[in-house]
Order: sequence, then C-alpha cells, then structure tokens
Amino acid sequence: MAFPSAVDSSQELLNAQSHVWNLTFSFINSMCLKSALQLGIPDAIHKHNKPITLSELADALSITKSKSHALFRLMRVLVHSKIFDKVKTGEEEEAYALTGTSRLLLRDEPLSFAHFALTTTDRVAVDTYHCMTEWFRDECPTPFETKYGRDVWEFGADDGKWNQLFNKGMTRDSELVGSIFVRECKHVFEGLEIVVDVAGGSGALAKAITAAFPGLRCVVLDLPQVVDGLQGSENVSFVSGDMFKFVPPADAVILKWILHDWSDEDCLKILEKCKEATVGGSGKVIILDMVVDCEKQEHKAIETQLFFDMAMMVGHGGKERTEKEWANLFSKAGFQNYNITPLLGLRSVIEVFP
Ligand SMILES: C[S@@+](CC[C@H](N)C(=O)[O-])C[C@H]1O[C@@H](n2cnc3c(N)ncnc32)[C@H](O)[C@@H]1O
Ligand SMILES: O=c1cc(-c2ccc(O)cc2)oc2c(O)c(O)ccc12
Repeated sequence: MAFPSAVDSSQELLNAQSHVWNLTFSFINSMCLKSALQLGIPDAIHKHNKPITLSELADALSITKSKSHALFRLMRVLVHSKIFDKVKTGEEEEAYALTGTSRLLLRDEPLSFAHFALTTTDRVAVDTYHCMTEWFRDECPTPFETKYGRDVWEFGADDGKWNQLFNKGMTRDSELVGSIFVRECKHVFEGLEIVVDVAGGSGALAKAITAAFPGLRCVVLDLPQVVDGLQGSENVSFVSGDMFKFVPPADAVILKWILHDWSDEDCLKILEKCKEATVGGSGKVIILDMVVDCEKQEHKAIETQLFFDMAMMVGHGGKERTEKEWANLFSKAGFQNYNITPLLGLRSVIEVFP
C-alpha cells in the first residue's frame, strides 16, 4: 500500500495516526471531566480529608458495585489529564488526591469553577458544535440558531434549566474575577460614585465591587429572565432591560464578558449606548475580556484563546479580539483612548476613555 507522500516513514505515520486519534477523541477529556463533576468526585475526595482508595471512592459515590472497574478507568484518564493525583499510601495501596485543578472544581468553594465547566459541557451547548458544518452552508447567524432556531438569549428565556445553568456558571466566574479585580485594580474605581454593570447577570461582580468600595453604587442591567425577582441591597440595584435600547446613566459602565459575545456591528451599538449613559459621554467604559495575542503567548494559552473564539462563534456570533481589533472598535465608536491592564490569565481590564 502506498503511503501519502507527506508521510515517508513508519514512525511519521504512527505519529500522524496518534495525533489524529487524540484529536478525534479529545472530547473524551471533557466528557470525563463532566462525569467526574456530576458524580461529585472532587467533593468526595475533599470530604475524605486524605487520599482516597478506589473502593473508598466507589462507596462514597454510591455507584453500582459492578461498575467499580469503570471508575478505575475513568480515574486513570483524569489522573493522566492531571485533574487528580495518584499517590501511594502506607500499605502500598494507591489512592487519589486533589490537584490544584481539582481544588478549583469543588462545588461549594467560593471560587469554584465547577458550575462553569458544567455549563460549557452541557448538552445544550455541546450539541451546537455538531451543527458547525450545516451552519457553514446555511444562512443562520450562528450554529446555535442552526440547532435551536433562535439565539441563545431567546432560548434561555424559554428554557429555565439552561438559563439557570448558564447564569450560575457566569455568576461563579464573576465571583472569581470580581475578587481579583477589586484587589488588583483599585485605581479603576477612583472618583466613581455610580457604575452600571451592563448585562451584569445576577450581580456577582456588582456585589464584589460594592463590598470592596462601600461608597460606590452599582446598577445591574440584564434581561428579564436573569434579573426579575432578584433582591437588590443598599448599594446594588437591578434593572431589567435591553442594552441595545437603554443603559442607565452612570460615571462608568462595566462590560464583563459581553463584547466577545457580539459581532463588531453589535458591539458598536452597545458601545454607543454605553457612551450616552456615561454622564453625557464623559465617563469611561470598563471592559473585562480577552486580548488575543497569538505571537507572544505560549502554545497552551493560544489554544485556550482559539477555543474561546470558537465558542463565541458557535454560541453567539461573537469573537475574541486582538489589541488591534479592540483599538479599531473603540476608534469607530468615537472613543479617544484606552488602557489595558492584564488581570487574570488571559483576561484583561480595558478602560476606554471618550
Ligand atoms: C456571558 S453573560 C455575562 C454575564 C456577566 N457580565 C458575567 O460576566 O458574569 C452575558 C449576559 O448578557 C445578557 N444579555 C444578553 N443580551 C442582552 C441585552 N440585549 N440586554 C441586556 N443584557 C443582555 C445575558 O442575559 C447574560 O447575562
Ligand atoms: O464558555 C462559554 C461558552 C458559551 C457557549 C458556547 C456554546 C453555546 O452553544 C452556548 C454558549 O458561551 C460563553 C459566553 O457567553 C461567555 O461570555 C463566556 C464563556 C462562554
């Protein structure tokens, strides 16, 4: 049998085959992670207070006895992907321990990442990636619409379970980012009395900001299915509405994980409303989003950015932007200046000035 000309040795053929196998199976990593979270494995290990053996883990999870061996195989993949550690106990028996990654996946920890991971691996989202090819050939704006016939926000208004899951994932992310934002970026809030968190979800970021700066008031604007029925406080109030139509007046407007959900055209409309809201256009806009840089960053970070960019394309018709793309957007929206402060990993705080 003749090999393709690009593959000229058995070793190269094996490497290429292994690479293709791993790529085609890489969804297994995310499905194993999802199953671990749904079974409650990180919490069970944490609750055990010391490394846990396979049989102790099987008991703690109340799984069907005959499936203990399957649990061993699931744990083997998760250890390989460094979600858990395998350690030797005194009796030569092996046991599983948490790693830095799985500590981030404990459900009830204040900065848990578990809900976010459950959102991104949920069937509602995963099924939309299956529609990419169909979408390339149809006239729908996003694969999400190819799959469900409406956009993700309309879908959320109809499907309470997805709406709750998505909002919970976002809330947990905002708690994590919010705690770092208020600690590392105090200068951003200097001189501000009232800020609007546009499309601010259930108010987690607003709560972090007002707790750190008690003199500040924060208005959270979001869709009715997100904010209706939420209880405000002395410093945080909720407004239900459409950011394309009206943004309440403020000294500054915050957009966390909003603009990456939208096309340049829609971003310009949102930025225009934000500009009008900031005391007649003299206040600033504070954006928390990624600044893509595929040249300076390392391979793993680039992969994260590319995955997020795909998620934005598939779920929303949005995109992750380079500094040049951000600068273009700000200039088109009539802003004069901007300042980027790296915040957490790949995300930055971008202050945009009129
Ligand atoms: C990706 S989430 C980010 C939520 C929040 N900023 C955070 O980072 O946790 C996007 C938010 O935009 C809201 N949203 C979408 N379209 C909107 C609109 N037209 N007006 C106001 N909010 C909107 C959604 O309900 C959702 O809460
Ligand atoms: O990580 C995500 C994923 C989504 C997403 C992907 C695919 C879908 O069909 C729906 C939603 O949306 C996100 C999002 O809006 C965001 O601001 C951050 C992260 C993600």
